[in-house]
Amino acid sequence: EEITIPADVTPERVPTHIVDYSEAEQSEEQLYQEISKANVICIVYSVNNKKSIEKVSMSSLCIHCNLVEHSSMETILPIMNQYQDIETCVECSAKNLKNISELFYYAQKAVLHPTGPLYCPEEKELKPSCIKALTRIFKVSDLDNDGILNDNELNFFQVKTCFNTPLAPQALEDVKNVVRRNMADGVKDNGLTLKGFLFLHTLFIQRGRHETTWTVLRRFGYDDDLELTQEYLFPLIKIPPDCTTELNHNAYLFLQSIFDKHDKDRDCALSPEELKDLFKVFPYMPWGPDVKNTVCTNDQGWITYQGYLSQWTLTTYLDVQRSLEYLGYLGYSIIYEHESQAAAITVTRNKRIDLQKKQTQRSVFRCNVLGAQGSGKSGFLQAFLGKNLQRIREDHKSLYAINTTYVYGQEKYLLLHEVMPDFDFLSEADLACDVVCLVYDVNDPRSFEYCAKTYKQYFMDSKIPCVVIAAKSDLHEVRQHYSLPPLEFCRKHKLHPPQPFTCNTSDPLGKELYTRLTTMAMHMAQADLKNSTFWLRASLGATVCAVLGFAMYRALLKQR
Ligand SMILES: Nc1nc2c(ncn2[C@@H]2O[C@H](COP(=O)(O)OP(=O)(O)OP(=O)(O)O)[C@@H](O)[C@H]2O)c(=O)[nH]1
Ligand SMILES: [Ca+2]
Ligand SMILES: [Ca+2]
Ligand SMILES: [Mg+2]
Ligand SMILES: [Mg+2]
Repeated sequence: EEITIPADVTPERVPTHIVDYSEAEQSEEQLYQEISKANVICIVYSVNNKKSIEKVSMSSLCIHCNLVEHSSMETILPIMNQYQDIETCVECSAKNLKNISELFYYAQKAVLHPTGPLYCPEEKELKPSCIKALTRIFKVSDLDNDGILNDNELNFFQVKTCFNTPLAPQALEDVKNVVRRNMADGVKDNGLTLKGFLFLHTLFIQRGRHETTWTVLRRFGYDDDLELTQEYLFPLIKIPPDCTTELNHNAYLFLQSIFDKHDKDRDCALSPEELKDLFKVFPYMPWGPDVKNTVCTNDQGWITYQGYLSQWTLTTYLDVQRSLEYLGYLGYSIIYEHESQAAAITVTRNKRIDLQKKQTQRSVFRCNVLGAQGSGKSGFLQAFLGKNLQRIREDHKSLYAINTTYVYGQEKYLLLHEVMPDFDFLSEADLACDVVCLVYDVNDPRSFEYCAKTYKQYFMDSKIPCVVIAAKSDLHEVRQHYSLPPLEFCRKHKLHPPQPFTCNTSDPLGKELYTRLTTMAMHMAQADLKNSTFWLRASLGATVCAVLGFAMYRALLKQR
């Protein structure tokens, strides 16, 4: 007969089905079946019947058993030691109701808050995976990254992450005093060190308050095996076709705070040590050496604040799942009290609607860069990051470059993607973008043909705006082996004249060309471009905004 304890009378609010087994009436087969369905097993013996105690140790079930009810400690302790899975022993009596509700409380706890994954009773210490998880939690909660949880951070942790109410000032002191009494370096500058934090959790567990530690771990996304759950790392997010993914304002604020807390020397760049520290809450290093050729760096090759945000923007655009995962490691949803990291993402509206309405709310635009081998594509990408011609190690090369530009006074991201020059195998993904650059080498007579052919095969009939780039303009211009010279070709197809470009210079590289590309990407429709006054309007618009912006800035200054 099955008995159910309803949820509202159990401390953990979980309904509990109790299935009784009788050896006299039921087969072993039935027993095994029930065991396979059970979360926890209570093995009952009688304290005044030695034979029934022996049966406990003989029973092959002991392997599966989580809970034993007992009395004669001396007899049962060796059994407990032998079988790790035995969670606890409770002496009880049905006759005088001693410990009966406690028995079921412990049984529930053994399932909901198991000791096994957290703590090693033999060593009397936390298990390595538990230390790892709590260390990540400590780092996420240490908002200023000074290695100490001060009162603010402790309360922040307490309120936002787990228990909803702040600790009373006295309680905070009590917690710290307990740690102080037990270890020398658990409290520093009146705050909890990582060592103190770990000690506190060891104490919770030793005092049978595993649920405290479990509450924290679960809130930070851990499952029973102390792995971050798939639901936590990869919350569902729907991305309809022809839509792109961007980080919203809150997400940028969050990432900014993460940057600030790790830029210890405040030079607005992440040194290798600072970067390593930032990614300590990750199970692996997410950024490879190619990143420093994908975004802006300082002279030392360290990723700047701008570059850091650009890389996040790129990941979110190209692989939003990965961005969600990374934000999960950083604890975004916990710190901002969002249901999940999905709250950090803006899914833009379908590009076709943008085209119809002739306006867009997007802030990231993609420009694919195509051209024959060696025509100067990589140089064109690197120049966008302000990097003059240089040799890059093969394994540090990147096919992407992303940076900001200002269009009509608004900051936009332009993502350049170098497409491998494999004419016959341009995939849908190679072609999907907001603006196209066709690069040829003015010094290589065979390079323009690739541009002309690519244009005619893939872009002539598409609405995507195209720009021809005459790269390596520092070199001697030679006649192209193609039926039409580049300028004629552009005229015929109503494209703008080839844009001369070089990165082989020691002068600082300008951003005008990239700003124009972004402007074209925003306007999207090729039709606009065919209007000869387009460039004029675009560049005038930018100037007017810049002038207005400056005037407003001055007005603001005067007000102060
Ligand atoms: N003089 C001069 N040389 C350049 C310029 N840009 C690139 N180069 C050189 O031209 C060669 C090819 O340049 P890349 O930028 O790697 O060309 P790419 O189109 O990316 O080449 P692949 O990726 O191999 O198809 C390299 O040796 C560069 O050093 C430039 O503006 N001026
Ligand atoms: Ca701190
Ligand atoms: Ca720094
Ligand atoms: Mg019975
Ligand atoms: Mg290249």
